[in-house]
Amino acid sequence: MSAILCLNAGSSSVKFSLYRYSPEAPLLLAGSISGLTTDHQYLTYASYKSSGEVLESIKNEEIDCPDHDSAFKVFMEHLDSKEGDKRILDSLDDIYVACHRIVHGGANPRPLLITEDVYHELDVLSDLAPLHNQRALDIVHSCISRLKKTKNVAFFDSSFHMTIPRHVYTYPIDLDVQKRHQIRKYGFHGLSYAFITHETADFLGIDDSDLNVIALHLGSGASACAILNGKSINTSMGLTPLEGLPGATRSGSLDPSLIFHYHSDSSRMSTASSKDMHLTIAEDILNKKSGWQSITGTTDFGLITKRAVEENDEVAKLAFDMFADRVSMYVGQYWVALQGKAVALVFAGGIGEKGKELRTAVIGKVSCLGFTIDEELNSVASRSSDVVFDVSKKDAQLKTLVVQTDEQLQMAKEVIAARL
Ligand SMILES: Nc1ncnc2c1ncn2[C@@H]1O[C@H](COP(=O)(O)OP(=O)(O)O)[C@@H](O)[C@H]1O
Ligand SMILES: CC(=O)OP(=O)(O)O
Ligand SMILES: [Mg+2]
Repeated sequence: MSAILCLNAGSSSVKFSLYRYSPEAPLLLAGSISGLTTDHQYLTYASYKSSGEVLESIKNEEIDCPDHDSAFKVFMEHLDSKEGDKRILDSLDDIYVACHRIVHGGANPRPLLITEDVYHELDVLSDLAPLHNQRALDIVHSCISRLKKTKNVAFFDSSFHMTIPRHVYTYPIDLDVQKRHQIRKYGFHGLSYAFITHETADFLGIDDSDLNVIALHLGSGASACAILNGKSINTSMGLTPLEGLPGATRSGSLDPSLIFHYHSDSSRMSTASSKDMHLTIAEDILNKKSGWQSITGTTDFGLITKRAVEENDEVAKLAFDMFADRVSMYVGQYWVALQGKAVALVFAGGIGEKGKELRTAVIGKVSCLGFTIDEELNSVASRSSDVVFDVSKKDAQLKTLVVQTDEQLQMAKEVIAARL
């Protein structure tokens, strides 16, 4: 059997999916290790028979896993240790291609086979995605040494946004400096937005190229995207995944002068720098010591929501209200970017898919645009296995949708479509 392995190193988790290499890409195994920014990590794992029946499953089993590369190794051990009926692949050599979600791919518009030169090129970009590229490249490295026969392909989060017009991706600073240092808005979560675009168009019964929507990918890192005719025309993340919405440990956008008032020596190198990744104190504070962690003491937005809603915790409520406010501002901005032509608002990512209270709060703030939410549908959306779930009120002209996004499946589909 020939298989496609898809690896997704997010800022707080590693997700892995294994598919049979065939036109429908049947899922053989899906797993994740989450909580990599906290003291507790959890393994979720399910493997399937060719018939689609569950072979084995584990839900939220606590494991000790210090970093992203260890998560990959846990997963490989798991895959390789199975005996008899529980074995999914005859040999790890059956993995024909390993797809790696690499968050920052510079201006590359499409996936690249990872050669030594490409690896080096991506390594150079590590400073521009301090919570992502280096960790994903560590996994690439382990893959190369563990899976000798497998080819490795890099899929970039930034590629989807290469259609953003120049006046939007250019920052209002010296043009020569921007050109020299390749400073521009790149944008991220592109594999997720590509998946959302296709699935939403399919759900609405239109071509991808006719789709106008505002999409929200809200996870440990959160962003918004304005999609016109199936293409990104604006997104909230920028040169790095720090710009835009706040995240688990990220500040999101703020007054750039703030950092010089926060710390007297913010341009000095942080002790968190390594030989492969240079990080200033400013970047360390804004990427790793801000966001929900700095305000509430936890990175878990599910817990923040529970404290805010059920326990009336003042600080949790503040964080929750801040997020609903920042998210709704992007909906307004992108409503204008799309000239009022959006047909749907899409919620995706861990918080977008599971956070029913946040969806209610955001829709409450943007209802003046015509978006609605049916509370009964909203309360069951997270439990649905549908890829696209409509939570808008009956007969609403504008749709409010929850999409179970899948960056791994997006990579597998692209492998099959391109016959890589
Ligand atoms: N019931 C819930 N309500 C709100 N947020 C939730 C809920 N369950 C999980 N989450 C949040 O989803 C986030 C993880 O999103 P995900 O997209 O999977 O992460 P990553 O950015 O690492 O890919 C975490 O902040 C987690 O707390
Ligand atoms: C780009 C980004 O922030 O990704 P994630 O949400 O997976 O950390
Ligand atoms: Mg993610």
